[in-house]
Amino acid sequence: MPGLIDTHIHAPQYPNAGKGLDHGLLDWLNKYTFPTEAKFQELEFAKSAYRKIVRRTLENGTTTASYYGTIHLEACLSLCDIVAEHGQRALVGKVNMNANSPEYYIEESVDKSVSETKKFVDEVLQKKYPRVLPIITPRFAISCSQQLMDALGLLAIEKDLHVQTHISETPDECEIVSKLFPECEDYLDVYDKAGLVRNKTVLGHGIYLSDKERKKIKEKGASISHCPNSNLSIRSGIFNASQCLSEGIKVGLGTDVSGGYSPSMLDAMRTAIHTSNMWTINDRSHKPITHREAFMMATYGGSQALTIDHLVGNFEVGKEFDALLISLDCPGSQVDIFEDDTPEDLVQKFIFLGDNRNIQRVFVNGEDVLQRKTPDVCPPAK
Ligand SMILES: Nc1nc2[nH]cnc2c(=O)[nH]1
Ligand SMILES: [Zn+2]
Repeated sequence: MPGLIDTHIHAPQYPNAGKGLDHGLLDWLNKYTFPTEAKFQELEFAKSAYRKIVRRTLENGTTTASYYGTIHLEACLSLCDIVAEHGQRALVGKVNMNANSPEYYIEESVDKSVSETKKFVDEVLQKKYPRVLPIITPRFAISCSQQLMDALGLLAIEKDLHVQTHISETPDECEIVSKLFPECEDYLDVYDKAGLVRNKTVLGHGIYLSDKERKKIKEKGASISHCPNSNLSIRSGIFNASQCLSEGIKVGLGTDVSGGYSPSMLDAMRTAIHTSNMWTINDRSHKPITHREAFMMATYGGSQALTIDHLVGNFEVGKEFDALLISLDCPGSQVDIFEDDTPEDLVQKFIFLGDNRNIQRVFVNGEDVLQRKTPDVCPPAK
């Protein structure tokens, strides 16, 4: 099958995966996320954590990831090196935040934030990694001033870069944004005024977008990264994937580690299906997404969301071979096969019952990257 594409994952939040889910978004950021991300100033700590997450996502079949880093230039550059060393395909963003953030984890000025971002972009491009690109990453409107977002929008346009950020994830967040930016028509308008809403823009979550905002997202060719595990784990809300897909918006899936506790895109597919089922439980006329649509969002849909569908996403002739070799009867498999199972049944069983043990080989551009010799991920147990 085609490789899985995680359109939204925070590499530096991996140490927190599976813990600290007892608060909603804004308290969760302050209590757990910012303190953890701040530790990535220390380069050796950052490298060790980044090796773990890149290895873990690859083992789970993520051939492409769109990573958020932290505000630290050096650590973000090391994430690019580590991704390249492991042979994963990725977009990597140095996070920008200069407002409403704790004093221990904030950029000191617009100028510094922009100049470090330019340095990051230039260095990443100069390295000419075959499959790693920089992505402009203003954290979200609450943590960026309009002046900073304007400068980042200009940079994205000037260098034709990808952009990723969060939008309309929780009601509290939306209310704060409307107070911080009273001159803007809505949340999307905050980003749009800065030139950040492009066809290379990936908007995380988008649970509470209005009809008008979704229409503009479609017109601009931007995409939404649906992160169902995160939305349920930190109780942000229930995204309506069917609606966005039927409106023709590009929708990919994201793990959103560590708002989402699982780095597995299989988990993202399952949870997207269950989230969609919730809409149907509340309104029986709602048509839930199918396993085919979940599979699509995790593969080809993800490639469209990241505007790399000319390169990967399916097995069209001429694309690069990002693929997984799946075995359902491998040692340890949790999937049992019965005589009357059709090939499509097997795909469904893999989505719902499969795990990394069934993912036997992971190819990026034709290379079995799990076979690469990379530095040890785990120190020997004491
Ligand atoms: N889920 C999630 N939402 C955010 N909004 C701003 N920052 C974050 C983050 O790190 N995770
Ligand atoms: Zn996120």
